[in-house]
Amino acid sequence: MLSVEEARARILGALQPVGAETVALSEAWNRVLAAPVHARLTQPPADVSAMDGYAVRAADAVEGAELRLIGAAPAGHPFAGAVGAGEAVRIFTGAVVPAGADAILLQEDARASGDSVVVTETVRTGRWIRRAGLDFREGEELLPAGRRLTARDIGLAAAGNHPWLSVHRAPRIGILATGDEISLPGDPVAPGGIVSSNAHALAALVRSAGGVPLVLPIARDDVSAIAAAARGARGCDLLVTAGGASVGEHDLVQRALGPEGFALDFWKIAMRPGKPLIWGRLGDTPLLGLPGNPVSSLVCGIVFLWPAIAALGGRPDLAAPLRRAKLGAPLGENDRRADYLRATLSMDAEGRRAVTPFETQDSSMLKTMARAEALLLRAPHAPPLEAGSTVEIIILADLGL
Ligand SMILES: Nc1nc2c(c(=O)[nH]1)N[C@H]1C(S)=C(S)[C@@H](COP(=O)(O)OP(=O)(O)OC[C@H]3O[C@@H](n4cnc5c(N)ncnc54)[C@H](O)[C@@H]3O)O[C@H]1N2
Ligand code: MOO
Repeated sequence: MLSVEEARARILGALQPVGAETVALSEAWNRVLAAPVHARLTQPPADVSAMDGYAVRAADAVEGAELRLIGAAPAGHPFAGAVGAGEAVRIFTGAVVPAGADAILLQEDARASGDSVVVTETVRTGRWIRRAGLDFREGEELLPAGRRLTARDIGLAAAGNHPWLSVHRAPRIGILATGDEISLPGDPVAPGGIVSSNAHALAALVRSAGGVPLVLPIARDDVSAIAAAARGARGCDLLVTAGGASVGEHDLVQRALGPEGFALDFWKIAMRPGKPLIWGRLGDTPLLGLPGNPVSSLVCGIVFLWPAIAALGGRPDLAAPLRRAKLGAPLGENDRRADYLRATLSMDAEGRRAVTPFETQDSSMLKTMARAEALLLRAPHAPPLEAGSTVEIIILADLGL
């Protein structure tokens, strides 16, 4: 059985980012930049005032001095002349500082009447002037390729004079649930049947990773039904199957897809939940076969599918960040499979993050998955741990899950 790390490296190593498309700024939020964004202008383009007041020569603007008002410079309407000795120009926030001026006298620090401005507070050279290029300069890289665009980034790209951005197309992820026993939520449930939760949960996970889920109709436990469904999904950037991954004679994914040209890379990893994970290629389409147990499919979704979608979407090397927490309850020795335990988070008496696993970790139990705030990671053969030990966790909210 492969280790989690090796399995993830093999998956990510086989994926190339999807192509780019150009979108308007209004459509760019949360998309991933396919090319860096460079400033198309210098911001501010010239020295500008940071306040409403008077553009002056600091040497003249000492307390008690009277200056002569020679004009005005509202934002967007630069003053054409220059400020000479003993002169002032009315100026507003964002307006270009006129030639000759080297400071702004705040209007609260002046008494104005007609064309006379009396200084009531001495001004320092350079005061309240934003220098040209204070924010950025033309040609400077504002945002790197591979960045998922935040609201702040979109503001910066707009300020850099970009109406359009080149972003990666959202990866299309086909999701194929298999099984005779599963029915869609709301449909009648056959005796011994179970409602399909995997495809729905995985579709939401795909969205949280920036992909577009294409949920295929449920395929019966029948070689030709699975093969037909998979054929229909070849246009996807990645096909995910859920169920039919294990060793039972009804676990048909590999058997159904072999004749369709499926080339297996690996099957089975040293992980709990999620041992019977399948990875390979169906023609040109990478295929990730997740186990059918609902928690197994979601945990493998978090550990493998999430970073795979990120990589397809132009963000390689983006697995869930590992964080640390104090163990809220003792743990026994682990066996040879890496364990991902559903757990809750709290603060201990010293204000440190504490993590406590649920007592029962059966991989069919979705309620504990929904209530979990973290996955507690245990390496293969990890020794027993006392409460209070430091452990590594994945915080599910970090992934928007
Ligand atoms: N003899 C062995 N049996 C099993 C092994 C093994 O190594 N030897 N592995 C176990 C492990 S671990 C897992 S995980 C499961 C995975 O099996 P499959 O991927 O083949 O999944 P199924 O058998 O199709 O289903 C398992 C379970 O999950 C339910 N299921 C399936 N699809 C859905 C769905 N879309 N929504 C909700 N629930 C679903 C299904 O009804 C089963 O209860 O195999 C173990 N067995
Ligand atoms: O890996 Mo299975 O996921 O232990 O239930």
